Amino acid sequence: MIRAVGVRKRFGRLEALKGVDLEARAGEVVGLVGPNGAGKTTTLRVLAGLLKPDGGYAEVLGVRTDSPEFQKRRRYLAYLPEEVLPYDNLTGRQFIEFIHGLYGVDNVREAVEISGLGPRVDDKVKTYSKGMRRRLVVAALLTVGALALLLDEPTAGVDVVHAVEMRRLVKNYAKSRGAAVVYSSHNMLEVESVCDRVYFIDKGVVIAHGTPKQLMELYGASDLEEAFVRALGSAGGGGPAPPSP
Ligand SMILES: Nc1ncnc2c1ncn2[C@@H]1O[C@H](COP(=O)(O)OP(=O)(O)OP(=O)(O)O)[C@@H](O)[C@H]1O
Repeated sequence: MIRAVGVRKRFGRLEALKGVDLEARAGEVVGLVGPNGAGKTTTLRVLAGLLKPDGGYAEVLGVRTDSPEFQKRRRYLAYLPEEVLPYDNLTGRQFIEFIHGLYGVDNVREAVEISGLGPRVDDKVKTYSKGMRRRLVVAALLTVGALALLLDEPTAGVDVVHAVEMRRLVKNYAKSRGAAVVYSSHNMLEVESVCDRVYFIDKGVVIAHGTPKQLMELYGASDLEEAFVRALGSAGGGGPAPPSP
């Protein structure tokens, strides 16, 4: 449902992606994990059709992002960028209405509910904390009927209680709607709990992928964080081949 095939992307002399292969199937949440500058956001932007790859291609809901049909599928694609600044002078509710208007849906009540903002949803966005803004945007995007979701650090700045709830919502959403989700995060506990499969990426290369359990076994680690650190170490020194998903 979401695929990157041999995706290469260059920014001037920097090769940010060196042939990334990745797949998220229907109903699956796939984690994208890597150090700063590894290429996670670049991968997500290519998958969202916002960046044109220099090599390889991206496919969303059965069509390539460089094909004319992709524009029609956009309606079913939701992309949460790393930094979203919801229009400051709108209220939270007006922001949801705006996003839903773009998608031609009206699920404002549901979005308000899952945002957990309570009465603050009628305050202006400029009065929100970073985490509240994040919750607002994620709630707006989880209620537009998307079948492919690209979430770049959705819980960044969100408190523990709301982050737990947000993970549950994303996981349930993928399962109940059969939506494919690519989820980037620096929080390994989060990735372990929300993702069916995980891709470790470093310096523009996928260095390993598999279920959290497979990755832990492969690297003889007791948790995903340890597996990730070991994967980075062995990638530098020609590490083991990634397991099959
Ligand atoms: N528009 C751009 N122009 C030039 N270089 C860029 C651009 N966007 C990204 N890069 C570079 O490409 C590389 C990958 O960046 P990217 O933002 O994809 O990393 P990331 O894995 O999302 O990092 P982080 O965890 O810090 O968000 C980095 O070296 C970055 O500096």
